[in-house]
Amino acid sequence: MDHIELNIRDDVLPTMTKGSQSADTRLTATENRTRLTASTSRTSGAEPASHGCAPSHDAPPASNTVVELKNIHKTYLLGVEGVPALRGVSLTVAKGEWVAVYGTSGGGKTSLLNIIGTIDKPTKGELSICGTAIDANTTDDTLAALRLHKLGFVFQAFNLLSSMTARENVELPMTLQGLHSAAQRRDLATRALNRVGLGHRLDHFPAQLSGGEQQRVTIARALANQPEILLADEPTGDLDSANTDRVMDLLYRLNAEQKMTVIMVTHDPALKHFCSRVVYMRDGRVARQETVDPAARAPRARRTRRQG
Ligand SMILES: Nc1ncnc2c1ncn2[C@@H]1O[C@H](COP(=O)(O)OP(=O)(O)OP(=O)(O)O)[C@@H](O)[C@H]1O
Repeated sequence: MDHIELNIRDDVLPTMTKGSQSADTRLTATENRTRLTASTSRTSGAEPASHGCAPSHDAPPASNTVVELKNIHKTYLLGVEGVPALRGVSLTVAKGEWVAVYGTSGGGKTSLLNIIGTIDKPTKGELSICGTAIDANTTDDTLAALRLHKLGFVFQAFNLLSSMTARENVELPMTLQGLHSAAQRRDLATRALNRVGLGHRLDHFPAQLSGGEQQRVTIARALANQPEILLADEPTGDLDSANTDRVMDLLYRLNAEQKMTVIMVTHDPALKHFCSRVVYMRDGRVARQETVDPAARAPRARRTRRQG
């Protein structure tokens, strides 16, 4: 392992919150670091098996399934008290799907996303991401390899460091993990920012960017390592409708043209037509699911939304 020590103090890492930013959802600096580096963690461990994701050499014919959850339970411990967040969730996601997860507050949406992202472990149940079965014996190296090669993360709070330019922010997780040479990191970050339409904003600081542009920087950061699955928790939660459209258009193109699998938690009912499937959660369970009519999907959905 050739980690680069940056001596970035935890207290200068952005405090990541979700949704209402209430105290009980505020993440610790350590959790922030895990999330910030989640998609780029360096590992010496074996790469996860290909399974519905990009084929590796000699791989057997890949199944189309990239996420498989069977009877997943998650109970948080608050002191001696158990707080059940997931109570038996089974869900299968195929490569190239865009799944929107809706549901009641406290229904378990973020808990589900964190388990799919291997940020958190289930209390009970079976989980497989890109063909890698995850259980209590799964090593940190294997989880890190999954996050490095297969998963990208976008959260509601932009989590950009204000003292760094857009390009430096995109480079940061790779830098923290000692990935690539400095020149390669710069090149990957530049490409990712070009991909999200921010090639002309490379040297801007977050305060010099609009909210939508800042969110696109976080998407570029998630894309820098070309993940198979993009996990997004309220990616448009802090955006006005014009910027929401831009971010959704970008995700739509990534999904439709590059077949990137997207799993997105949202409260905005207008976004469901960008997606291919909608999952509704209630009380820690999947209450129902529906497939979105392909003919009704964006960009038509976007026009309808604007007119309405
Ligand atoms: N770290 C934690 N410790 C204890 N309880 C937690 C923790 N995280 C979540 N919970 C509880 O688990 C349940 C599910 O929370 P989760 O954040 O997954 O719901 P959600 O559907 O994302 O909610 P929202 O829409 O309000 O963001 C809630 O009752 C919540 O209070």
